[in-house]
Amino acid sequence: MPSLADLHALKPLQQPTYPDAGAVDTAVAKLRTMPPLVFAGECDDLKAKMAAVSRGEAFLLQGGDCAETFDGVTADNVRNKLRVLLQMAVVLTYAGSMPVVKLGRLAGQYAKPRSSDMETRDGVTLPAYRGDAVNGFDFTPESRIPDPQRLLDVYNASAATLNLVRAFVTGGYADLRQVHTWNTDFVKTSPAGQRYEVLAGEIDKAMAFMSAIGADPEELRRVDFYSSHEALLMEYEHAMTRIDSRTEQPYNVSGHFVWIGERTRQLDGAHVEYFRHLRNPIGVKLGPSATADDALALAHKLNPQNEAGRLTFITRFGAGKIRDGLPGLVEKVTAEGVSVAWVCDPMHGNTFESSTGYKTRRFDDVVDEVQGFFDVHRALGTVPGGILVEMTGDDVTECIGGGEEIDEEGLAHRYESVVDPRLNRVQSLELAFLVAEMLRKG
Ligand SMILES: O=C[C@H](O)[C@H](O)COP(=O)(O)O
Ligand SMILES: C=C(OP(=O)(O)O)C(=O)O
Repeated sequence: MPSLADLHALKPLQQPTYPDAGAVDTAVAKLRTMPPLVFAGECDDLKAKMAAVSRGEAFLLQGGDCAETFDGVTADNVRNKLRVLLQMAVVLTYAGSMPVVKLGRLAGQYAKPRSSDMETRDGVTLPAYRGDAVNGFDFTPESRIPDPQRLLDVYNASAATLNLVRAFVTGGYADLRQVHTWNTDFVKTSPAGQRYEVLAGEIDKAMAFMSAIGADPEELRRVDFYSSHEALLMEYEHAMTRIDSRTEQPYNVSGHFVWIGERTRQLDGAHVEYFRHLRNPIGVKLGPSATADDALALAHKLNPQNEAGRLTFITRFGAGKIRDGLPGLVEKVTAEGVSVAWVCDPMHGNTFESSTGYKTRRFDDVVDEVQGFFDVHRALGTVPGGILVEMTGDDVTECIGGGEEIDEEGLAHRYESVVDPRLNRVQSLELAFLVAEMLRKG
């Protein structure tokens, strides 16, 4: 593993400029003493599951906030997010007849790459908000100064989130017998919620039958749930990289799965250099500018042994570009015998500003990009492995459309995201039903 100084020599992009280098060193030194948040063995288990995804034997559901916030670490917030992910997973498993790998975009998703270093409001220009890991969202000079103490806050917030998630998924909340109780409040009355209720009733019957014949598998009572985030900040990610005592190999122990963003995937860049040493399952975002040769070079550098489950390409072309852009990548990567899981991020290529001034996405574009992703893979005989969605467990109004028909005016009602717009709970469930149909047709 290269040293932090070696990585800085490669001039990593999208890093904060801290005013006090001594304070950064102190925070990093403290982080290096903190216990791991995940175990290397768990990362290996996820890698084996991602290998199944790459072969079409399981489907990946990866979801969570665009940017977690420290204020968002509450029991209600974490439970609500988990609940909708469990509902989506049940829909995909049952209606799509496919085992689902559950990967939260949580417990570490606190740093954001930005298009611009600065933000201007009413003639005042300040550093852009780069996630709670870096600076504050409040638009004041003090709040926008990068503060390395926040790296320790990320660790603590991630630990609290993961602790709660682990308690929920192993302590009975994820028990399939709870399938009805996940469908509560505003969701229950929506058409997607009613459709879910019918599906939950069918699952009940199937479980009653299993119980009658004396079958009570452990799988019904708990789920395997993993964490993921974009490993963007060199200080944090390097400090949370440890040598596994079993294998003597480096693992990032701040999340099971980490990915490289679209803006930091340069072949000779610091992020690729850092990632190539890790033994976690990893992802790379590929947007419309990525060529098939870029993808191949990344695969060779990041996964030279061509290990199954190690590398995931998360494509984010946009609904209008995926049908033209994706086939070339998939064809060449497949022809070279590269082992990779293909996952669709239908969010980041579909962002625009509404006439009312909100960063938003159309639900129909999200669905169309996933459909395009399935169409391309089905036409080529390759595997559409999963989806990565920005979603929340709450009734927010950040994306346009869906069964609730949120319009541009309606965005103002409850827009809470600090960076990009998320699907709300009903839209997430609607998407799960539509993707389940795409899965079943295959
Ligand atoms: O979540 C992704 C990026 O951080 C985000 O889309 C960048 O947004 P910006 O263009 O507003 O900086
Ligand atoms: C920044 C993100 O996406 P991308 O790198 O694809 O723009 C993200 O997923 O948060």
